[in-house]
Amino acid sequence: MITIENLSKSYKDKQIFQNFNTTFKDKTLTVLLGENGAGKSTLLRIVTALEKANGGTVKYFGERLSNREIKEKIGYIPQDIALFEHLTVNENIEFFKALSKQSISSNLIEDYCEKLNLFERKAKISALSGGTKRKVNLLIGLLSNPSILILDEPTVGIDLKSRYDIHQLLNSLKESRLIILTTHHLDEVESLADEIKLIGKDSFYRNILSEKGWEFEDSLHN
Ligand SMILES: Nc1ncnc2c1ncn2[C@@H]1O[C@H](COP(=O)(O)OP(=O)(O)OP(=O)(O)O)[C@@H](O)[C@H]1O
Repeated sequence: MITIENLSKSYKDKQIFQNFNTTFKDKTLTVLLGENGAGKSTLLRIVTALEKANGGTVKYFGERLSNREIKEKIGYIPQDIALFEHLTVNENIEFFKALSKQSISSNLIEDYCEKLNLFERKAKISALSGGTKRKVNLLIGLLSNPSILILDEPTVGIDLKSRYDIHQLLNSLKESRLIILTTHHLDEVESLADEIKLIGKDSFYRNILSEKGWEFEDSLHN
């Protein structure tokens, strides 16, 4: 479980969070929804210790952790693809595997690749489609076997088939870990979300979720 208490965050005079409280459950995939600029990525970056809050606490499974411990526990898959374009998929895997303290077995890598339908392992990243790059980006985030997985718009700009492959893997991963994901796709919410949290003040998503009859936690009421 991740517990966020009294979180405050502002950029110059722009207040993004003020005394914000929420929890993210283990073995659960939580989707963060909200309009552009609502603060979803900021929240994810605070949870992953890439960004400092102005106030409040974040606890991981009941404990406050150092930045190093947080980085060991969390697999963070950012919006931007962070791969070496001139290296092959396998070379990227080997590079990032060497960086992680306790990396997953080769068998598990094969298993993830199969679930993702990721077979172009000898191709350079620069030669891959956007969807395949996103699959590799996800795989890299899984190499350290993180108990928490955080994904910022993992399927932005890719075709339905690649999105489906990524959904398949995420749905199997959520049985054993805590996953938080941001998206603007309602079909993604439908096929993945165990819980929905709405961030920001805009009423658009609030109305849509109410129309669909989906339960959600509203940040305005926290
Ligand atoms: N480093 C920064 N310096 C100043 N302002 C920032 C910084 N990072 C984010 N912001 C601002 O904070 C607000 C929240 O940004 P954030 O990226 O968290 O929103 P978001 O909900 O993830 O949006 P999107 O759906 O577009 O990704 C935005 O107005 C953004 O411009």
